[in-house]
Amino acid sequence: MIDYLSLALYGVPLVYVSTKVVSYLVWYFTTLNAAKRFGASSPIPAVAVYTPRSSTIIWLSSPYFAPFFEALPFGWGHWFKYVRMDFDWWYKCLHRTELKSDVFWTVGPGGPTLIVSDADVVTEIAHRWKDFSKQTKPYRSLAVFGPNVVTSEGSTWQRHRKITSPPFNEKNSSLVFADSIAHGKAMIASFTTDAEGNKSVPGDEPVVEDLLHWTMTVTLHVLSGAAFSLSMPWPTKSIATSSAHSTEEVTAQSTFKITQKHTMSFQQSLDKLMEYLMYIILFPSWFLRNSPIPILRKMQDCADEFRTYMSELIADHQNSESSRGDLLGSIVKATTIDEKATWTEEETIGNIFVFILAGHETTASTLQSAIILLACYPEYQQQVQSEIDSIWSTKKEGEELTYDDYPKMRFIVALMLETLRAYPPLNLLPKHATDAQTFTYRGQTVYVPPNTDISIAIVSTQHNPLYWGPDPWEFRPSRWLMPPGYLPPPNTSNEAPAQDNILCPPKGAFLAFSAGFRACLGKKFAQVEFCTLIAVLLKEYSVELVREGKDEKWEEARDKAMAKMFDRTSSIAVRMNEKVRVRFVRRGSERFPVRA
Ligand code: HEM
Repeated sequence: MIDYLSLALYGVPLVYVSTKVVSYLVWYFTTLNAAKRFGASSPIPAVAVYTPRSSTIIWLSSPYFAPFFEALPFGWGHWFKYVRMDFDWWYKCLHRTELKSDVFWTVGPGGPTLIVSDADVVTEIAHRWKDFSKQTKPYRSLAVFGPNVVTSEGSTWQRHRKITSPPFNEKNSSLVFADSIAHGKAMIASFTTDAEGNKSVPGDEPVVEDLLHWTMTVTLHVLSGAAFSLSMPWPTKSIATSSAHSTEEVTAQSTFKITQKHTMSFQQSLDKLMEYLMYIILFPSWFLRNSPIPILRKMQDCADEFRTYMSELIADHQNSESSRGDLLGSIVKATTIDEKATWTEEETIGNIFVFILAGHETTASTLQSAIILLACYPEYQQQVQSEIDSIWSTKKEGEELTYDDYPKMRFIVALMLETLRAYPPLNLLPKHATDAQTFTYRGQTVYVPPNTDISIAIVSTQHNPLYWGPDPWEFRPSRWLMPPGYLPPPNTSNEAPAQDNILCPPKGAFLAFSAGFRACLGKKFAQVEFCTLIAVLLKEYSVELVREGKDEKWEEARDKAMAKMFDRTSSIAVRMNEKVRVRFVRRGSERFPVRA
């Protein structure tokens, strides 16, 4: 007799699971075969891959799986190298030697993906933004506080961009400059004093254990000033040796006091928001708020606090007559004039949040990389300091740097551009073609089928010998310094408009700030901030590597530091996996070998 209960209990789920497995396998093999057939018919090379396209989980976990695939015999796992999210960084652009092409397909289940590191193709794709739109899926979670310019596409993006670009103006840049001076001074003071606040003996300054933590702190402070006119104070005691600072101490000095409505200061909410960001982005707010785990509830508290502070700041800016030129003030003003009826407070908060997010870790990791590179290349550090000395030599007693000094920072800008070229904080720009398209690659027309994912590979493009010469993996700031009277050739893009005679690379060859219509809004902001901070940090101090043990030679310390510079993984931005310890020592007491 048929046991209907067992049939229902086991049979129905079994049929359901079997149907799902079969339909997945059908989808897997039909799309894989179709993609392979397409790849074989295309004029550019194609590599077959066997993991589903657009799988975020595989993409994120690919660096951890890579050693397993690499260990497989007979090169069976070789294809996985092309799936690894940082493939061009990790395998030093292996497609260039293996496929002999700067544009190629990976063809696998789900369809083909186009990988691009040719400047002309990049330019074509970046400028045809309606045909090759930004993939917004990877960014969707960044709309956690509201829709914004990073997460939107099409006409919504145009509307956001119209409101959010004007605030990045010269008035805001001079504000960034002034805030960077103030925070740079506070930072170097705290790096060079002992725990009691006494000046350290030259050459015996404290070790900075967690450089990224402090570059993240300084960039967050500058952002708070330039975005909201909020001053975030530094702790007065030495901070170098720890990666935590007393929030009580800084809260007491903050310009934004805790009111009855709040359980934490603005600085605490912002600091914690950045610390817990991954979880706040990944998990829905209802889940975090109602979780039995206290730390998850605390994460949601930080997000709620941030939102409440932002509403208060918006109201404050709406009621204020004068403007200091901060980003929030400009957005509030623009939306009152232009978009009163349709623009929401949520959109203002969403955009301010995304400015903090986009401008925080990118700038901080660039600063971190540059400081380590200067410690590894003392000859470049000397050039930076000569430039700083020559800017100061024109000053009278008691005079301070002003925004007019920014265009004089030529070598420092070259240092930033070379750091961004060699170690870009983001390694790809995801695009998508919804409809069928074509593009031109070296005179050939290449067909792009509908629903194609495109990866503009920043590392490969910025290490392409066609544009960067025979030594693209070499860190060499001087490649950006052009002789007086330099005239940029046609079809180049100007990367540093404020400085004279800086290399203008071929259009589409330098992508650290992206290119085309969706290029970075905060490029000038980041350049002014970086240059000013470097000028302040290295005026009276030099940065040097900390050797492990008395017997370690400087060259050994340098080789280890450079190996760590290469060892990076992508999260929101590309991060170094290991820390490099440095020390800021008074000029003249350095222990690195090359001093002419
Ligand atoms: C060294 C520092 C920086 C780097 C390397 C950088 C890089 C980039 C890149 C590559 C993109 C394009 C992302 C994509 O399309 O997928 C981008 C977009 C953006 N960046 Fe930056 N960025 C930096 C600093 C900043 C700062 C300081 C701000 C603001 C304060 C900022 C605001 C933005 C915004 C709003 C966008 C979106 C533009 C749009 O989609 O229309 N960035 N940035």
